[in-house]
Formats: sequence, structure tokens, C-alpha cells
Amino acid sequence: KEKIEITKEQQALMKIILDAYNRHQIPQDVAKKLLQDQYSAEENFLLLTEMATSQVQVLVEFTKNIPGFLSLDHEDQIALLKGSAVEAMFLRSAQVFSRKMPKGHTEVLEARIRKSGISEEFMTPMFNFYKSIGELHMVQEEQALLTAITILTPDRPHVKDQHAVERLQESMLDVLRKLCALQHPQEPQYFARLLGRLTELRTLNHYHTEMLTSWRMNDHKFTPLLCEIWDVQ
Ligand SMILES: Cc1cccc(C)c1Nc1c(-c2c(F)cccc2F)nc2cccc(C)n12
Repeated sequence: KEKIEITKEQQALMKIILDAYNRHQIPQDVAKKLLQDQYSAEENFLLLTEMATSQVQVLVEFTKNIPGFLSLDHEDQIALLKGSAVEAMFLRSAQVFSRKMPKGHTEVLEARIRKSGISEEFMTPMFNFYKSIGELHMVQEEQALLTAITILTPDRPHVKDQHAVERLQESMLDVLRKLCALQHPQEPQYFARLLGRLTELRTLNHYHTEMLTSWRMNDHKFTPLLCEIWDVQ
């Protein structure tokens, strides 16, 4: 039986990633509005837009704290953020959905999402993904590492130095692999299941682009930050 051991520097890396992941949460005022404002499709869309905007801000702050990220080529940093934003946000909102939120909030958020001008065909894959993430019962370290691994995907559009990104991603994958083996000794396939979610995540990019287009068709307004990260308007 191979003795799995997380090295000192890997423990330090995990602590930095976890602190960064927990330091930035959705502002409480947005979460509070979730329960207060009325339920019109317009109101819901406005609230979700505010949530999405704060999720992008949280994502940028988290990414800046990934060891090595700020030493990457600056244009590659932007390409990685733009290329991974949707996937990282689906991951975070899946975790908020399945774990973080107090009981009542989850149903309210689901109701608002279901009535915000998104067509049924995008709802199903979105909620299926939320369910599949919830079933994994990931610990926080796994969630934070999986998000960092998603952001450090070398083959995003316009990334020039893919090897530099690969090296950072590989060190995260190695820590996650060991952590999974230690956290889930009875489930040798657990690490593979986590990586399988990253494949499912990629399919959601397509749905998200369609959602943006259909919102814009109905003349929905986004915030400047959302327009910038997804090159709309
Ligand atoms: C905040 C939120 C939570 C769950 C579902 C949805 C639809 C949202 N809202 C948006 C998302 C988005 C996201 F923020 C996380 C996950 C998946 C997403 F579709 N992306 C965008 C882009 C422009 C406007 C909005 C309202 N929006």
C-alpha cells in the first residue's frame, strides 16, 4: 500500500488556496435581498445580475491569490480569467447552492433563477450540475483546489505560454489527488469523479453563452464588469 504524504510546501499551498477561497464570499447585502425583494422576472434578473457581478469580483480576488498566477504573462492572466469565469462561477454557485446557504435561501434562489428569463433548456443542465456537485459532499479544500484547477486550464483561448499554466495546474492536481486519497480512502475513484465534473462544467459554457444572448435579445442590461468578462455589448 503506497504511503501518501502531503509535503510541507503542499500543505502551505493548500492553506493559501483555502484562505483565499473563504476570504471572499458573496456580500451579505446581496444574500439578504434574495429574501426581501419581490418576485417579478425583472426583479429576479436584477438580483441575479448583482450576484453574478459580485461573483466575478470574488473570482478575480481568489485568482490573484493562487500562488504563481501573478507571475504569469499579464495577457495570459486575463485570458485565463475570461476563459474560466463561467466554469468557476458555476462551481462556486453549485457549492453555495448545495452547502453554504441556510435552508430557506436555496429554494428562494432556485425560484428566482427559474423565473428570470432563462429558458427551460438551460435550467435542466444547470440544476443537474448543481445536484451532481452536491452529491460529492466535497470538503472546502477540495472545492477551493478544484476551482483553482479550473482557472489554471492551459488550453483556454488566446493563452500564449500554456506550459507555464500547466506547471501551476499540475501542482494543484497533485495536492488534490493526495487530499482525495486521504479524505476518501474507501473511494479510490473519488479524485477521478471530481475531474469528471470539470468535463461536465465545460458543456455549461455553451449554455451560458446562449443565456447571455437570449437575455440580450430581450433587452436585459448587464453591468460593465459582466460585459467586460464576457465580451458582450
Ligand atoms: C448569479 C446566478 C446564479 C445562478 C444562476 C444564474 C443564472 C445567475 N446569474 C447569472 C450568471 C450565472 C452565475 F453568476 C453563476 C452560475 C451560473 C450563471 F448563469 N451569469 C450571468 C450573466 C449575466 C446575468 C446574470 C444574471 N448571470
